[in-house]
Amino acid sequence: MSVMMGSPRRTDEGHPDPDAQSDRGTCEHETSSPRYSDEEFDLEDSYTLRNSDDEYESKISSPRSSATEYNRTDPLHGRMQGTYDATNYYPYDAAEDALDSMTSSPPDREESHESTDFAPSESEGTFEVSDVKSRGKEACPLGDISEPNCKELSPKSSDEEKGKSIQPYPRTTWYRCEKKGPPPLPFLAIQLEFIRRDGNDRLKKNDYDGALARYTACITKGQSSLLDPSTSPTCKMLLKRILKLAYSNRAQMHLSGKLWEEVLNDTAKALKFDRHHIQSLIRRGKALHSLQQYKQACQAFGAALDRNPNNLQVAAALHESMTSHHQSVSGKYDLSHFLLYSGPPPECSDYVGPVVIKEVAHAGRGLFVTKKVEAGSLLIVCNALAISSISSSSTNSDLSVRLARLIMKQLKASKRWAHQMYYLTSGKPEQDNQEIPDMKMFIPGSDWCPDPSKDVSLSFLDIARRVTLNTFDASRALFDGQKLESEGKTEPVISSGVWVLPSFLNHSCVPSTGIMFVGKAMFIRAARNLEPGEELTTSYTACYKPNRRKSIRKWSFECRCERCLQDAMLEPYLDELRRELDANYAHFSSKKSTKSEKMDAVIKTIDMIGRVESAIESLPLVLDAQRKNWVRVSFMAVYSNKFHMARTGTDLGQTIQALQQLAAIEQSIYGGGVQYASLRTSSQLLGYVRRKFGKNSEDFRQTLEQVQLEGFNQKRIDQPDGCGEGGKLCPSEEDETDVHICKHFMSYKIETVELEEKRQRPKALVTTVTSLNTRIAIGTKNVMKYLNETIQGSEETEKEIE
Ligand SMILES: C[S@@+](CC[C@H](N)C(=O)[O-])C[C@H]1O[C@@H](n2cnc3c(N)ncnc32)[C@H](O)[C@@H]1O
Repeated sequence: MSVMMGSPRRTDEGHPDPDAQSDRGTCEHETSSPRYSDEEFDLEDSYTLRNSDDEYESKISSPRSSATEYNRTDPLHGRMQGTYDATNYYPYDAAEDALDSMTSSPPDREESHESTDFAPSESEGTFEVSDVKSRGKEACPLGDISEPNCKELSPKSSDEEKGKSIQPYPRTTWYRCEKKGPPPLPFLAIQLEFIRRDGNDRLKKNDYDGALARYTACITKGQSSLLDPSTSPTCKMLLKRILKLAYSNRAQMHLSGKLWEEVLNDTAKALKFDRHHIQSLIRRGKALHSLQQYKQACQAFGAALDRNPNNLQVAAALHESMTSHHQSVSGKYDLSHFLLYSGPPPECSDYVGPVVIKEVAHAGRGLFVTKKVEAGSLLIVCNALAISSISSSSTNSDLSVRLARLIMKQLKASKRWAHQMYYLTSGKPEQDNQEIPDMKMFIPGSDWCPDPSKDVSLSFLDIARRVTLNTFDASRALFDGQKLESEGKTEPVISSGVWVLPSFLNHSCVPSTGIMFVGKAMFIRAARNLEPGEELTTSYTACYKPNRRKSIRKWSFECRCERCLQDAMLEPYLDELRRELDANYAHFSSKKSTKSEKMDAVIKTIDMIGRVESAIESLPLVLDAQRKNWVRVSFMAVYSNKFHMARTGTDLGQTIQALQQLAAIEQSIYGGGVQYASLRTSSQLLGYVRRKFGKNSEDFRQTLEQVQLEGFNQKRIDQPDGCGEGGKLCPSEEDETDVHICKHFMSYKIETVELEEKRQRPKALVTTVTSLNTRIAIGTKNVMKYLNETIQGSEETEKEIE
């Protein structure tokens, strides 16, 4: 068991480990990031001068398209004189196109002479800035556009004529043109457009601070000028367009920094100027998706898709948000590819089932079920707020600090996360308010609103304290490639993460929930049938450890679960055995490599199991089967050793027996939780037999029948009315995607049944698997559906498996 931090961290089954520390925070593996990279469908090349926003707009907006068309054929001048309203003394389309035609570096003189359409007319004032090139951009202090430094620049701009101070920027020869043409672009608009584009350039070079300063300068000046009655109508029109793009560009910048709420603020403003602005809609959709507001994300992507129905990436994003929305309301996840073929973990949205947070006597607050649930029912899916990995040679406090840092950053992105973190306990009762948080806060897309009167700001220390007490071991949440990816190292790592809602689970040595990970998403299921109002618990430490009660004390509480109470009574009778096992724990739990060590392990294992079994029989209390297994669980290491011995030996019967025994013991603790592992093993077995002997072989048919038969019998026992016709199971419609297999509980043992080793004996393996199935009380509900999917895998899938 890994010991990671100075304070408790949940280990193994995702339970808090008192030796270590758990964390759920922002991290190397940041959570809630969009499922698509910005590059994937960054339709607007924000960095090009004539960006696709503009191009797109010109395509979709018919009035504008026709106006542009018209401009080409009819001299702007004539149009102006003939048809334009006197108040709009400069044609908006033409002005916009003039802005579009700007380039970031000053065009050379000849080019500027070619811009006849937009040449300023003498009557409106020319724009002579021939000297600006020599001054260079750097000389211009951005953000200070009121600097009265422009006298040498363009004395004839209309704004300046009104006595306004104008920043000497841009320094270019844009509109130097002797030909007669339309009136000049308002100088202010040129300035701000230039600043905006400079922001884009900076963003392109990853100079975020510089980009932010430019966008903000552009927005601030633009907004104030919009309100200024002296700003001309043409200028206002142009400013609106510039502001739309500046807000949208700044949103893109915040998107890169994962500041989701900032993205929402900026896109909302951009959309006020143009509610169809496609890039703002997409950026908004991404942020909403990351904030798990899937329904609203669908609306944003849908609106973007309406504008550009051919954009497959937006269509994919919309589909993804729709899937997430469905997951978050139904709790149905299709994990088949991940579980069957060990593919990368799919993104899973949060889901909150029939669960509430309530006060618990002597334990602060805890989670409870609100209705009757069957073992295996999905109760919660929660994505990590943050996960961090660190080399195992580092200290636990290093990991804590890293997590706290990541969380600190994450909290800036969402008020919801900030509130969630606020409600976690810091382990300091005098500092904790122990309020019961509103469950809506954890439900994706709920109408939860932050309470403005509540100050939920947390200092770094506050966060670090919470991290210390509320982290889970995250090693199972990551797949290998992710480990230490930030550092490019492959050495052993320790990983911790913070999952907020699951942090309200209190400890029990006979937990009522089972946890599995699908990537960063933690799935919490009922480990047994639960009645309404029953508390949901998890085990903070590996509950197979002989010294688990000592471990729990590190969390500053005494566990009073039924198993602990039984152990306390049996202590005098089992104490010696337990101490012995405690001393030899490493010996029993590690695989011995040398022959003599192996032999030693065999002798000790056989001896120890004999003593445990006779102690159980001679106890002064009569224990039922489950309670006997609770005793055995404390000695799991020796039973597990027996299984490994049997497996390395040749007698398959022994292996099966040992495996069955393990399953039974473990089931006493985790109930229905083990079903998923057996299901996975069944699937693997069938896959193996299919590949080895062929889909139409007798071996495969028999294997399948045997597995099906066991599943069928089990179903009949559990749910007499649940069988389909003709002796086959018919999973109900709603179970269709409810295909879950635990990679967790039994998996680390059962999955060690290496199919390759048993190449010649698939039927014997079937016996192993089906025996397990019969011993596992519940959980065949989806087996047949799942196996059928496995069997009917396409040719491509089969190749993939090979
Ligand atoms: C991760 S928190 C669990 C949620 C916590 N009860 C709350 O109100 O936020 C862990 C803390 O809960 C309390 N706790 C958990 N399980 C307990 C148990 N079985 N008995 C007493 N206290 C428990 C301990 O104070 C422990 O430090």
